[in-house]
Amino acid sequence: MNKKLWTPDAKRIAEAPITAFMQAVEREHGVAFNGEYRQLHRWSVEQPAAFWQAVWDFAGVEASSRGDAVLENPDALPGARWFPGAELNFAANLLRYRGEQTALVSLLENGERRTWSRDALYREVARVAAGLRDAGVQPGDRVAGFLPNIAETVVAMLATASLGAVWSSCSPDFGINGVLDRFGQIEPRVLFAADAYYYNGKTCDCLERVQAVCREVPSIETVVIVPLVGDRDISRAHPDAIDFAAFGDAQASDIDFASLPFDHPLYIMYSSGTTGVPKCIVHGAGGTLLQHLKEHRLQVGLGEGDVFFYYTTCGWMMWNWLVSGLACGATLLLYDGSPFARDGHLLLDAIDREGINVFGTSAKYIAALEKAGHRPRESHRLDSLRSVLSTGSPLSHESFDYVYREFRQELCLSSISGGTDILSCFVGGCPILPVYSGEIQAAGLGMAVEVWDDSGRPVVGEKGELVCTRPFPSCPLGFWNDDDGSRFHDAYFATWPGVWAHGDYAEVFAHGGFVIHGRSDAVLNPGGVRIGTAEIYRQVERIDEVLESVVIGQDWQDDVRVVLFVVLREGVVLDEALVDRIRRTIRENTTPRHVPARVLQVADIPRTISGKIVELAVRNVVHGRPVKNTDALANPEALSLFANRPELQD
Ligand SMILES: CC(=O)CC(=O)O
Repeated sequence: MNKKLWTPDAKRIAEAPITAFMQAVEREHGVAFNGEYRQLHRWSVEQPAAFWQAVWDFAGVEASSRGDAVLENPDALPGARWFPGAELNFAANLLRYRGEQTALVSLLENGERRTWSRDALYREVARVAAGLRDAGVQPGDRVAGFLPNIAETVVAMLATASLGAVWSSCSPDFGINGVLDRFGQIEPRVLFAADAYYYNGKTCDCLERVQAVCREVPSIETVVIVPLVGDRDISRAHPDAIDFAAFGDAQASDIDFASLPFDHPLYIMYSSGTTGVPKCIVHGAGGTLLQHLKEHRLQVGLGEGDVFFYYTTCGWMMWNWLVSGLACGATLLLYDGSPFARDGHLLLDAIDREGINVFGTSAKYIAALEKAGHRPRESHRLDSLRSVLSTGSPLSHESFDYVYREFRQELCLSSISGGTDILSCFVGGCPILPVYSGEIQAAGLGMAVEVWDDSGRPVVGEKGELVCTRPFPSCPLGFWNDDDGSRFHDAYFATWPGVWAHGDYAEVFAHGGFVIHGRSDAVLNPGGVRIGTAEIYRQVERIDEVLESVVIGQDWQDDVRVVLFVVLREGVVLDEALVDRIRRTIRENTTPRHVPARVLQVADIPRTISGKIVELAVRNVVHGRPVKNTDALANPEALSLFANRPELQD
C-alpha cells in the first residue's frame, strides 16, 4: 500500500460540491452512498442516464431544450447518443455568469497583466461574433487559432462557438509544417493569429508563418491578427489582415447564440502526430460541456469565484479544459510564456498575487521545480491554494512527497489522466478521497474504467491495459475526413470491439486508486517481462544529477535490452560511479529485469510541442528506422543524439 499523504477533513468534505451532489442524488433516486465515492462511482456507471442527467441538473446546464431522452443506443461504444433531443450552445454556458467580477486575467512572461470582467468578456465575444457572422461563418464552419494563451484566444473561441462553428487551435511555437499538417486538413474559413509572442526572454515572430499558412491553406478567407507585441506591420501576414481590435461590431452588445443539437461539433483537436500526419479528433459541444462540468465541479471542486490556473498552451487539450472553468463561474488565469520565467518564481508569485485556488501543471514542471531546489513554502504564502493538479505524464512518488513537503500540507494533489482523444480524463482527482503517494485518486464518475489483461479480463493489483467499457459523453464524434469511421475504430476499438482501449499501461488497486506505468506501445519487454517506462523514470528521478531521462527497449540478440538515456546537470559527466548508482537505485527498488543494460548520456531529449518525451521516436532512431513526422517535435534536432551510438552496437 502506498503511503497516505493527505486525508480531507470533515469541513472539506462537507464543503465539497461532490458531497452536495451525492446528497441530491440520494434524495432524488432513493439510494444511499454512505458518503462513499466508490459507491457513487458504481451507481454512476450502472445508471448512466440517471447519472448524467443529475450532472446536467446539478451544474445547471443552459439549454433551449433538454429533450426527453438522456441516452439512446446505450450499449454502443461508439454509437451511443447522449441527450438526442437537446439543443444548446457551448459559449452560452461559458458566458452565463455576468457582472463586474473578473472572468479572465491574462499574464505574459514579461509581467504584462490585463483583466476582463465577465461583462467585458461578454461584450468582446459579441463584437467578434458579429465579425465572424459578417465574414459568412455558419454552423459547422471551421475557425482556426494560431495563438498564444491570451484572453483574445478565449474571445475568438467563444465567438466561434456562439455561432455553432468549430474551433481548432495550434500554439504559435508550431513550425509551418506542423500548422499545415493540422489546419490544412480541416480547411478553416477564418484564421486568428498573433503578430508575435514572448518565450524565455525572446520575442518570436509569427507573421512570416501566418503568411505561409494563408498562402498554403486556400480555404482561409479572413485573417485577424492580435498585435500582442505590437511593433510590426500586420499586412506582412496578409494584405487584408484585420487588427483584432477593429474586427467585428464594437456596438454589438448581445450575442445571438446558435442553439444546436447536443452533438454538434465544437472542437477539432489533434493527435501528437509523432507517427504520421496528426489525426483530427472532432469533439461535440454537449459532451465536452457536460464532462468538463462534471470534472471541474465534482472531481476538482471548482466553484464560482475560484481562481483557476492551468499551465498550458493553446496546442494542448488542457487549454480547452481550462477554459471550460468559466462555466463554473471561476476566474481563469491565462499565462503565456516559459513556466520557469524569473528563475521559476513567476508562477509561484502568481499563486499569491492572484490568489490561485486550483493550480494545474505537468508532472515535468513539478519534478523540475524540485530539481532546481525550489522550496515554495519558504518563499511564498500559498494560503489560497486548495488543489494542485498534474498531468502530461505520471507523477512520481517523489513529486507527490515534494508537493506535500515543500508546497503545503493542506491541499488535494490530484494526478489526472485522459487525453486529447477524449478531451478530458478517465481517471483523476476527488476532493473527498485521500491522496496516496504515486497514485491517481480514482476513476472519474460515469467512466467505466478498468484494467484488463491480455485476454480481456479485468485485473486488480496487476498491470494491464486501461480500458473504458461503457459509453461516455466526451467520446469524440469521430475523426475528420474519416467517413466510414474506420480510422476512428482502428485507433481505439480494434483490440476489443465496443471497448475503448486507451493505450495506457496501468494498474488499479483494490481501494480504487490508479497508477499509469507508461504508454502501452512504449512498454519494455526484456526477457518477455512487461515493464512500463514510468517504473524506470520514477527511480531515475531520485538521482540528483539526472535532470531528465528516456528509456527504450533495444532489439538485441533475439531479445530486448533496456537502454536508458540521461540528461545530467550542467557540468556533470556520466562516469562509472554514477552509472552504478543509477543501476543500483533501479535494482534495489524494482527488479533485476528493470536494470538498464546500457546507460548513456545525452544533451537533450526530443519532445512534442506540448512537452511529452517521444519514446517511440527515440526507439526508431536507435534502430535506424525513420521518424515519420519530425514537425510534431519541439526539438527535432535532439533525435540525432540517439543515432548510431557506438555503445549500442555491442
Ligand atoms: C488529461 C491528460 O491526460 C492530458 C495529457 O496528458 O495529455
